[in-house]
Amino acid sequence: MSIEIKGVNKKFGDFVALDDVNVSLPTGQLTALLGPSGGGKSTLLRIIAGLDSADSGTISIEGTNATELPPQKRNVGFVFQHYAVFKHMTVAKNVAFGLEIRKRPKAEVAAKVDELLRLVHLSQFAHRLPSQLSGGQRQRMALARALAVEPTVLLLDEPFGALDAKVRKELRDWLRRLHDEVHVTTVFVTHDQEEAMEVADEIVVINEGRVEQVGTPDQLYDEPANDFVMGFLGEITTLNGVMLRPHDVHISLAPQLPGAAEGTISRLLRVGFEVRATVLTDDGDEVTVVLTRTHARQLGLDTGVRVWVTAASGALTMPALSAAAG
Ligand SMILES: Nc1ncnc2c1ncn2[C@@H]1O[C@H](COP(=O)(O)OP(=O)(O)OP(=O)(O)O)[C@@H](O)[C@H]1O
Repeated sequence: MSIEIKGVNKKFGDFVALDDVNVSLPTGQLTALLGPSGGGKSTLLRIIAGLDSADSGTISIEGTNATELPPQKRNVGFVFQHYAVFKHMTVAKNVAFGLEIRKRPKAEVAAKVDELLRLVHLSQFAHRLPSQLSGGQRQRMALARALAVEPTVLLLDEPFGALDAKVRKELRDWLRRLHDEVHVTTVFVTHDQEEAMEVADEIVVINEGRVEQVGTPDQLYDEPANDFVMGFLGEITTLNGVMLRPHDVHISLAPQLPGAAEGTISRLLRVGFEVRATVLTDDGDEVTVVLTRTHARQLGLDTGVRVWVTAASGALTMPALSAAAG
């Protein structure tokens, strides 16, 4: 295991930011810390980095107990949302910085900087200043700079958070490819479930200072440990006292399946190849149903049409005990 987090607790005054966190992250893996704002993700990342200390518990990195080590002795690289760059230095100089303060030979530094700039697709911008780069290019420079010193662990706190949706998506694909090339153990914080699902090998879901579940994107989506995870990792709707995913609702024009609830379509929305129908059942449930356009057309769905809805066979369901999150 590359990073072992054992029994970590952290309070700010009376406020419990982390509550007995235990997680093991394998070497070479890309892990997302995912959860709602204020859940404790950044606090955990800062504790792994050594920028903050836990009240109790231990952190070990590649078998070394790092709990008491200062950040510079942990061999971790960081990138934050608003990355501090040296504004007066070129892109190449920014990337070289960590190597130069370690007094590596000039030729070695030059070769390493070339290699890294190629990796992050910034070779042609080597001699520009950071202010002459786009936001996405600056974050790629930040990653190159963090990778320069060959960290054991790379820690990214919402690295693409400040960028617009399109650039975010490009960088996300790019981060995945970069990781497939360099395989450095990487932990990144995000509150965006789609980002975590697309990029991460494994996701740690953190809410109110606690780890709710650890698993691959598929495991979390298909076998959520509880209603919080189910609601946070995908859309849910409630029908006959159970939570389920809108694409798992079976809809028909006659009572085909036992226990189906009768209702009326109150709204129909076409989004690309999907149709989203809102069904108001006679019992007063408002149920969201997602189906393909073709299927909706075959059934002749429209507002005002009477329908029967129930969980499709094989649907993932969970008792709707508490208010759903997400
Ligand atoms: N230095 C601090 N002093 C007091 N409270 C803090 C401090 N740092 C964090 N907190 C509180 O701890 C909780 C967890 O914060 P943290 O930044 O870890 O959450 P997060 O999951 O990363 O959320 P976000 O996505 O909004 O950054 C928050 O309620 C925050 O207000």
